[in-house]
Amino acid sequence: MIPAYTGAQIRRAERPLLEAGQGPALMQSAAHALANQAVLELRDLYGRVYGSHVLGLIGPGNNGGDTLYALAALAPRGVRISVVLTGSTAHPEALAAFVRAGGRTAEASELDDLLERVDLLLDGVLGLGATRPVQLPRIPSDLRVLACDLPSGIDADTGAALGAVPGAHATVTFGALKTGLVVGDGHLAAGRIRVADIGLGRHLPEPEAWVLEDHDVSKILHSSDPGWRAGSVHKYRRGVLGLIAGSEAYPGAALLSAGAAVAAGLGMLRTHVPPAIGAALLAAAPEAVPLSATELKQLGVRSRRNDKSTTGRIGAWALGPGLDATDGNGALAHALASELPAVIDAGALSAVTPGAGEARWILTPHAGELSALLARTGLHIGAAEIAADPLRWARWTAVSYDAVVLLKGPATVCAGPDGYTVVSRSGGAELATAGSGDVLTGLLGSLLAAAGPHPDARTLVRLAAAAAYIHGRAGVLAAAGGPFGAATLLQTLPVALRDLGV
Ligand SMILES: NC(=O)C1=CN([C@@H]2O[C@H](COP(=O)(O)OP(=O)(O)OC[C@H]3O[C@@H](n4cnc5c(N)ncnc54)[C@H](O)[C@@H]3O)[C@@H](O)[C@H]2O)[C@@H](O)CC1
Ligand SMILES: Nc1ncnc2c1ncn2[C@@H]1O[C@H](COP(=O)(O)OP(=O)(O)O)[C@@H](O)[C@H]1O
Repeated sequence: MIPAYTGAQIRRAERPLLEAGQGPALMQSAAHALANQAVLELRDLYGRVYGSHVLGLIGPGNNGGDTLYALAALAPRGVRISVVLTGSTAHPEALAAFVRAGGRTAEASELDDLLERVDLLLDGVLGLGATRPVQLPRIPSDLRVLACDLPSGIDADTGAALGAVPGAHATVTFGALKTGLVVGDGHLAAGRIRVADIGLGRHLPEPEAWVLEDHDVSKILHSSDPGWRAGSVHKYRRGVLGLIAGSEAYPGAALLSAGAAVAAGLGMLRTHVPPAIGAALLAAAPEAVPLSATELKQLGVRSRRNDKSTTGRIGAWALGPGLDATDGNGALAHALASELPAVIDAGALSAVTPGAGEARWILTPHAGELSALLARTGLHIGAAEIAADPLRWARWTAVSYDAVVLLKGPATVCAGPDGYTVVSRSGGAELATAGSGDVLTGLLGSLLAAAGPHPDARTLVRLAAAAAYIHGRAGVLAAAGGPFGAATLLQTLPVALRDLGV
């Protein structure tokens, strides 16, 4: 997992180096990394660097300074270099170096024309210093953009866009990954992210969040499960998931969750759905073993007596997809009383009370559902506000409910009640299709059932992020075949798991 830090953490880590007079050296390292990436972008575009024309949009601070030095470093390679200053000033030494290297400072009135003609744009308007809405020019959609440290106008901590931020194809970020690049608008605007080491290493504190990479997924699953891949495995050891889902209004949600749980490879699936959809569920997932209302009631009663030996072999719950309050809550109450780990989604989110999670629940809201969860703690925060600072509100809710929270969105934020946070960035907007969340719930339930008894909250956070990552990968695979609906994810999930080495 890659550590990510807030802007303030990065600034604190830089302080001792700046105090030791290393500011210019830091800037040179940053500029060098940016110039190297510009070379790679030009080679990727045209197969050559010589003879190309690179434009820098330059703001008033060090971000503009980095970019000016990077442009100066490109000139000896036969690159024509131009800049437009967005304000009345620019970093003086860097501007002088740029001019010495043969660079040209164009007037603002020339900008539109230059944007049509140049081969590459370096966005050096604002980096860590972006604090208020920024006015930036409209960038032609076919112009390749390389952002210096952060796309200008992205808040380094929250990822919120301060104004209309031009998206970058790639971002070279200095010292360490910033949280604002991996969530919210920043996640969407950053493009490919390269972290350039400028020597902050030992000065960096405990990271604010961790970001999953491909190879983390199988590590997480192998370290969290008690060995179902070992020779002695049998179906109960491999994991039994209880699924309470579906209603006459939303029958498909139960089918998608059940299908995903089976596709992810669990030992046994027990399902409790309304009678009207029982036959359809068994047709979609013949592996499912129905869980009757009587059995459910017994589970609840026994666990209240603390009789842990008789939990019907169910190791975890997936609760809520397609559930409505009328037919679900009786069954839900029994499941929630059973003291087993549970994925709690959609209709079941309205059955949880603040403080009651005992760090064994994973709540899986989107921003609208998170807003409703927060409202039950007395805080009225709208979905747009949540999307503007997803790390903060996912964590807040995790603390308030004493539960792990998986906050859905373009990037998925998984936070535990102790603040431990893991972000999954796989997949894209192709997942924004009705029912894809139901697939995620079945998949995560399946991983949770395989995780063995009493996983701790940090294990739950990692499992939740791994499920989001696999889900995203399944979306990418499904999209390769053209537009798709959520049911296609049931076919691509096993392929995603295999590709990720699970
Ligand atoms: N601090 C350091 O030692 C290092 C900084 N580096 C670079 O320096 C950047 C941070 O530099 P700065 O602190 O100078 O900040 P920026 O260059 O990001 O911003 C410059 C100034 O612009 C002003 N500003 C904020 N919002 C604005 C808006 N909407 N319109 C116009 N002006 C606005 C602010 O007052 C800010 O101080 C990093 O992102 C990175 O690129 C790197 O060179 C590595 C070392
Ligand atoms: N723009 C997006 N980019 C990437 N993933 C997205 C995007 N929009 C939604 N998703 C993902 O798609 C899923 C949608 O879940 P949800 O909102 O619960 O849908 P539903 O209730 O219809 O099943 C979540 O995993 C979410 O993270």
